[in-house]
Amino acid sequence: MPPHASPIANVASSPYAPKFTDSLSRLTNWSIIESTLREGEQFANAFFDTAKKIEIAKALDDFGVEYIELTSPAASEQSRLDCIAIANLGLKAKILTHVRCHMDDARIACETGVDGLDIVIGTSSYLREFSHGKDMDRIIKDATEVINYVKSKGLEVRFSSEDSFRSDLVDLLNLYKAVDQLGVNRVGIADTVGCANPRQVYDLVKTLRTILKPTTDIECHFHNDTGCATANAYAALEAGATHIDTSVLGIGERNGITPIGNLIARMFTVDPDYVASKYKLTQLRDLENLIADAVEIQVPFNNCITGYCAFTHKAGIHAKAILNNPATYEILKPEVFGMTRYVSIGHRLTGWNAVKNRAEQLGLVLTDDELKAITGKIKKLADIKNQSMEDVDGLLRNFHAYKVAGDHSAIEQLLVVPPETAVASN
Ligand SMILES: CC(=O)SCCNC(=O)CCNC(=O)[C@H](O)C(C)(C)COP(=O)(O)OP(=O)(O)OC[C@H]1O[C@@H](n2cnc3c(N)ncnc32)[C@H](O)[C@@H]1OP(=O)(O)O
Ligand SMILES: O=C(O)CCC(=O)C(=O)O
Ligand SMILES: [Mg+2]
Repeated sequence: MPPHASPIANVASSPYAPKFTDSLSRLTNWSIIESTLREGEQFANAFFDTAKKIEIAKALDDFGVEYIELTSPAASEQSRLDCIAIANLGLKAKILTHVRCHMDDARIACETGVDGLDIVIGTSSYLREFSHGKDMDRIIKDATEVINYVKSKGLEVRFSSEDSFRSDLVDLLNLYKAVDQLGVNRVGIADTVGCANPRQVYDLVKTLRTILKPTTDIECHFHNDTGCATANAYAALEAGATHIDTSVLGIGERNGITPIGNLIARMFTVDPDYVASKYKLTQLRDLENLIADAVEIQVPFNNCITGYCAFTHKAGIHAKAILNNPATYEILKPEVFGMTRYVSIGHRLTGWNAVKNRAEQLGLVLTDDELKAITGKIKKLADIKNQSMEDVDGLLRNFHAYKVAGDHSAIEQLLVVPPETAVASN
């Protein structure tokens, strides 16, 4: 529980957030490609042994993700064996592995038992010049060979351009048209360096949608270098994308990609029933803790949904309204995610309504004027330092006891601010 915070009992249950507009109803046809075991393995701290990978894969599957993407089996012998092990777990989620657009990698990957391959190659001039050195004609030639091979093995195939947002649009569209003709299941666009903004994402996905067969899905992968990974995922879905790459807590290369929890939070506001029907939302916190422990990081204090303060309310104006109806200052319902709401009271931004609620929780009958006087005392004390809930409770209990005893001078004393406090607050 956050310090200076207390659970609120008996707060009226808030309704789900409303669907904002019917025009967004198309946002109920999307899937997660969960890449903690691929992109996430590229996070600086990550090392997952086989047992941990299996534990993570099972947890993701149980949570309900539609796809689990694994590191290329070409990366190392153990990566290959792990791919085979996870592909053979019999999970509900489809298992994919992520490989270069290269026949050597495709051959190894097709023998692992995965359901499909995510093939990628860089298309920006940066990557064409400084990474693989291939021009667009050569990329199309290699892509054709690899895609045909994977399809001949009866596997699902996705083809993606790395660094799509710094690639030439005409080049990109030619490439996507070519791979679409080959019958890929999905094409992918990737904001590999996190440079894209939501409007650019919307425009590119919309454009792509016009040149692809209606049956070809669009997957998107967004890095978070400039803080847009979740907003970009949302814009992509609005524009007609069907699959979003995520990782738990967003772990990945540099500062990572769209966190699964952020995507869930964002999409829950659009259609809570749809999101709740797909994913076991109360397991999100355990999933994040599993990954945080595995890579030795903390869940960020301001994480969507599970952050330390995600459902803590502090300012008096907020506290009063929250007590009347949590929907006033909450777009997400904590209980849906197995989380708890808190109202923080012992600080100088507090208000008498919050104090009154705390007194009621403690079963103390006090008049409004009495509660306002106690609130004044809390504020004076909290001008020096925040008060713990025990401090607040002590004040309320003592006041109440003196009142019951009819000891008015003790009440007066109680409300007096000690001289050293008064001096210090000047
Ligand atoms: C943006 C992304 O996150 S993409 C996914 C990144 N994932 C990975 O890199 C998986 C882990 N990688 C690895 O284990 C290794 O890099 C391997 C096994 C893939 C390749 O290792 P190496 O053969 O030692 O090559 P190295 O890593 O030094 O360089 C990459 C090679 O792939 C080539 N290459 C890079 N991207 C691609 C691509 N998308 N398709 C085909 N070839 C590519 C490069 O030209 C270079 O080839 P070279 O050996 O002729 O120089
Ligand atoms: O395969 C993809 O679409 C994305 C690859 C990747 O991790 C990236 O470009 O950042
Ligand atoms: Mg990436």
